Amino acid sequence: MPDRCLPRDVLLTADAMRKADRTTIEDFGLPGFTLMETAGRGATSAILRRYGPAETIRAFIICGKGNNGGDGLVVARHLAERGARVHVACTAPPEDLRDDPAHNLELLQSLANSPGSAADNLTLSTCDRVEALEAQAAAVQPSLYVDAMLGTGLTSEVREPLRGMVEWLNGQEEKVTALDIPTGLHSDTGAALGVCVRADQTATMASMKAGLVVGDGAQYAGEIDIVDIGMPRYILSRVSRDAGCAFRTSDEDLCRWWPERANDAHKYSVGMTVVVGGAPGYIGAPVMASRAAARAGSGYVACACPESIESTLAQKMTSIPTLALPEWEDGLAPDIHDTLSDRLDKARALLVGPGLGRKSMTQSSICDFLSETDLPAVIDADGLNAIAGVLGAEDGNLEPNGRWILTPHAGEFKRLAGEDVDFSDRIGVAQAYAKRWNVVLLLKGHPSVVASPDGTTFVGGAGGPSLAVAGTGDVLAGLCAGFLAQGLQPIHAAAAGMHLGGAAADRYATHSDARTMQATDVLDEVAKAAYEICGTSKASR
Ligand SMILES: NC(=O)C1=CN([C@@H]2O[C@H](COP(=O)(O)OP(=O)(O)OC[C@H]3O[C@@H](n4cnc5c(N)ncnc54)[C@H](O)[C@@H]3O)[C@@H](O)[C@H]2O)[C@H](O)CC1
Ligand SMILES: [K+]
Repeated sequence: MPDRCLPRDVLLTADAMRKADRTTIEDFGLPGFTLMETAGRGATSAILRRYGPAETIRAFIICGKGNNGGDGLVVARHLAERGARVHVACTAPPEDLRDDPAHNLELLQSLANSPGSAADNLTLSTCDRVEALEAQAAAVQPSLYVDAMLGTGLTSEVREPLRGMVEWLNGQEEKVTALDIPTGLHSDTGAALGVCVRADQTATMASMKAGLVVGDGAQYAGEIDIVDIGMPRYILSRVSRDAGCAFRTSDEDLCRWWPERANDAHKYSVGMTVVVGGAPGYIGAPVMASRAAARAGSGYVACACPESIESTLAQKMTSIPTLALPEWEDGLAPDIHDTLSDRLDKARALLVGPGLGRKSMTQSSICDFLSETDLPAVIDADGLNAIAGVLGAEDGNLEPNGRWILTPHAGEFKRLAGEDVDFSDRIGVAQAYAKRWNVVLLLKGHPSVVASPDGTTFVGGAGGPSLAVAGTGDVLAGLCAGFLAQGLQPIHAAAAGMHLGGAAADRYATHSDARTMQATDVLDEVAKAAYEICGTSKASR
């Protein structure tokens, strides 16, 4: 994997951050005090970029007793030096502070007693009750609050007096900048732990945190600025593959993964996709999935469906041939593999599931089919329902071997898992089950998360709630299958499909109200979205 540790692309956990901190300090030799100084200076610059100039700012900085509070003390010093009016409210008495925070409090007190102009702008107080905070704020009349109460050291629901202070702060009208993460936010899962600061800006240290993107993080973080604190990229890169960490897909990823076509390419060399889907009354899903696979660049897409709907399906698709599958009373006949064998010999990927329905004969025939083929496959919708209970079973006959991409939404996932699943840590859940089942697992949601058995994990870097409409899952599955057919590794095929589908949805919202978007609109935007993302590569040919 290229050193992609651009801080914005990497989503780290608190443990990974602590490990990176420790390695930087103990192995690399950059003192923690220097990291805190750099963090505070960088956060000050981020604040001034959004709310400057300094002379217009009346900052009220609420500092906890840990290193997050230490960052706040450094910000106070630099804002005062730059001419801002600064009031610092320490939520713990000086004797409770240790090491770098204690050192920075001494520096701040020293500045406050210095002859320079900064001293005239700087006041400090200890404030362990909300009432005191309220009184001090009334006196200062701040234009900006800085939340330096808790960062990645938060381990449980926020305790008093900080709980009350967070609630009070959320009632203020002025802008709020959170340092590292909003106080109360779980830095890994994005869950609000009891209470959480609603920030207008988050200045996060060294790298994006997973909790700022997944869960409720996006609702609390506001605009995010990443503060480079001088931590070497190789150290961030090393921890970026730790459990719970992930990469956010980027346009650059999509362009890097998506192969150009050779001049002597033909439809089979580009990659053939066989879609198995549809059932009486379920025509749209296989149509959209097949079209999406073609839009993702599959050289040839064929759609196998029950014989009773084949002619109807054929009328809906021009460049995508249909293949009739024999039916029995209760669903698809069991010899799917034989029926499709000549096509499967030329295919490079399968997509099994769109609109299949849940007839018992169909489900058992699909399981038999999947156990008989070694082709890489995307399994979606009723394809997932067909393998639920068989996948991972001791006596099951399914061996994904990392070749399959499963694309469940939460309900399908629970049926697959056969147990109730706590989705509060969606990255952790995707990583655990991807490893357990030896599959690439794309857990749909906002954002979607895709994990591979080796732990490599991507979070969707594009798209949003507009995708919460029927049929977008068929489009996503088709895009993933189309990329799989072109030879992408399953994890990259899934991440590319997730990113391009999101980008297409984002493109729709540039000219139409996102609430009006239908799945077919996503499909219609794919080609232009792809060109706008990767079009430059075409110019280079
Ligand atoms: N490499 C980096 O990212 C750097 C980050 N820095 C900052 O350091 C904090 C993490 O500091 P830490 O001391 O580990 O934790 P906190 O300051 O977040 O909090 C510790 C403090 O909070 C108390 N506490 C814990 N849980 C609760 C709770 N539920 N309710 C109330 N109080 C709680 C605990 O007792 C501790 O005293 C990181 O976020 C960055 O801001 C470095 O400064 C620079 C490098
Ligand atoms: K904070």
